Amino acid sequence: MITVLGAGAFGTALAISLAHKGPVRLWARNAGHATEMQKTRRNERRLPGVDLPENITITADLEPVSDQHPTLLAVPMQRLRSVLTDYTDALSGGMLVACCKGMELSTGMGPTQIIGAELPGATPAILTGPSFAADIARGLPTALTLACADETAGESLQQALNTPNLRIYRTTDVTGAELGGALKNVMAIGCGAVIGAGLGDSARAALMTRGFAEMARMATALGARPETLSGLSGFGDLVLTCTSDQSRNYRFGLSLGRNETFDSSVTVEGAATARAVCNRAAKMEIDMPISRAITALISGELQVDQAMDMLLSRPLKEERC
Ligand SMILES: NC(=O)C1=CN([C@@H]2O[C@H](COP(=O)(O)OP(=O)(O)OC[C@H]3O[C@@H](n4cnc5c(N)ncnc54)[C@H](OP(=O)(O)O)[C@@H]3O)[C@@H](O)[C@H]2O)C=CC1
Ligand SMILES: O=C(CO)COP(=O)(O)O
Repeated sequence: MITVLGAGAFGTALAISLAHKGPVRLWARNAGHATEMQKTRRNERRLPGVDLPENITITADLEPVSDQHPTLLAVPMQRLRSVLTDYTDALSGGMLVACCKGMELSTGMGPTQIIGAELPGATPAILTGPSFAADIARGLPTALTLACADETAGESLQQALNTPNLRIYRTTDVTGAELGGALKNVMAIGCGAVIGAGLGDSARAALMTRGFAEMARMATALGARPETLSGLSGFGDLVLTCTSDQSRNYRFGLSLGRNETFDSSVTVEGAATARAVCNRAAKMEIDMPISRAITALISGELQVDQAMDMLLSRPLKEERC
């Protein structure tokens, strides 16, 4: 049976879609939350208004996962390592598919690197790409990328995770898929700030395009294939997240641009990842001015107009990545 760890918006949506093919186990860390979902057959806390199919078993106890079926890790990026260390016995040896987007702040590592470091016996993979949980849960058509360095395991995960409304593409370029998903959230915060501050759609298009160049610059420096960045996990997710009010990263950016407060309990992966990206870029001597400006905006070191001045006053250059 497929197990989904994390009864947040994304984990619940994936469980609902996968339940069209067979039984799914959905694990919530909080026993009260699990009981509530068992009784109501809904997850009103994280994904309101959607019924949970009968073949989803909800639990707060994690039994050892199967090494034949995928286990999806749908928890926030900065919590992934602690989930792996807390449940090492249950997870070791599993086919572990990270469903989080980001870079670990303390190490600069991506999800599959963390899985490899903490659970060397597991098969790590990542599921990423343009997809809002609410869309998946409503059965709307969505396409995602499954990245796994082990080609055979990747093929089997692709088959297992493809559903009637979730079309899964496959790649072995884990670095490219991970970095696309991590970096697009940083750019989405910037785009939200641009729109929130009233700087207009043209400015947003410029930020998305030059932001994409920056994403590709970092990813290729770390060994990613350029075509992966142009695919669902990079370009596709950048477009979705930088242009939709459904995105929490974008909405967080809107609040920065408008000088409004933002609910700190909402998961905004791009905030910590922006800092991690800047740290890593500085160490590798990769020029990432847009990421630096967005990071300064998030920390309050710069206001939107100052960040824009900083970017617009840079020396003129040829257009390339
Ligand atoms: N929502 C979306 O549309 C999409 C999200 N993603 C990615 O999925 C990942 C999860 O996001 P999402 O589900 O939306 O976030 P949510 O905020 O909806 O849920 C986060 C989940 O993680 C659980 N959690 C938090 N900390 C821990 C911990 N220390 N140990 C175990 N579980 C923990 C939460 O438990 P509790 O409820 O008890 O706090 C909750 O179930 C993110 O990386 C995001 O980028 C990817 C694509 C789409
Ligand atoms: O990753 C996502 C869409 O692909 C979800 O975006 P947010 O985390 O910004 O809501």
